[in-house]
Amino acid sequence: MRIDVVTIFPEYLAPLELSLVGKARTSGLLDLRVHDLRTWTDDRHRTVDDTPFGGGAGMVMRPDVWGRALDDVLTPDAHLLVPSPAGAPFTQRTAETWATEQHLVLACGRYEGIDSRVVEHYAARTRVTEVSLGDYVLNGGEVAALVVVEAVARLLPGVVGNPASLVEESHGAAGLLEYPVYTKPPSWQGHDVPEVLLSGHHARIARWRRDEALRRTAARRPDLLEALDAGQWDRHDLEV
Ligand SMILES: COC(=O)c1ccnc(N)c1
Repeated sequence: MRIDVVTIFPEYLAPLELSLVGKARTSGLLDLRVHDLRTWTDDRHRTVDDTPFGGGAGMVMRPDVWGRALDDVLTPDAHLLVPSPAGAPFTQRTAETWATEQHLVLACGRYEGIDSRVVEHYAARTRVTEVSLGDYVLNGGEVAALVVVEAVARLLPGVVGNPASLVEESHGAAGLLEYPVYTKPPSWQGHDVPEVLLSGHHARIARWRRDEALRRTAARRPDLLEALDAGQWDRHDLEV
């Protein structure tokens, strides 16, 4: 998979040289290219923004600079992603879908955003999605790009050592939050690991883990349970 990120702060994406994503780049599983938007400026001050039509505070990113950048970076099978608080919610399902794509391009806006004609122009030529991490505002799209790249890249075959570890995560296939996890020592600061986990009885352990996932989801994210098919679990499972 190829992912391009266009930003005025390329150094913001440096963490993607580390850990699993860094290894995926080194191994060739992920072709990640980070571009400085100012490469496509046309003046000696390397200007990327201007005052907003209609007035108002702040500055807007210029369409001409973004147009030259995206014309260079986009390919016919690219999916253009624009992080924005006004975007569609980014979820695990989104990450799973995007992990099957050939080419993602992330356009990181700053200031008050990118001139709206950029999305309008490219939506007529390719797939464009404005994507939101949640209901809050950031100073730019770079942090969202880090999140999207990590959430997608880790799903690529071969990136995570043990693919089984992807199955029982929060928001995984079962649509539940993940169960609590423990390791040695069996007792720490007066807190003991649940006995069932030391029993070696795999069926009981699996049942306990499912029940804990259900309980946690009911307590913290009842909205996720609403989305589940009622046939996947019985309400008596949740009796505390
Ligand atoms: C500038 O981008 C944002 O403020 C942003 C991007 C993605 N998700 C958000 N919730 C905010």
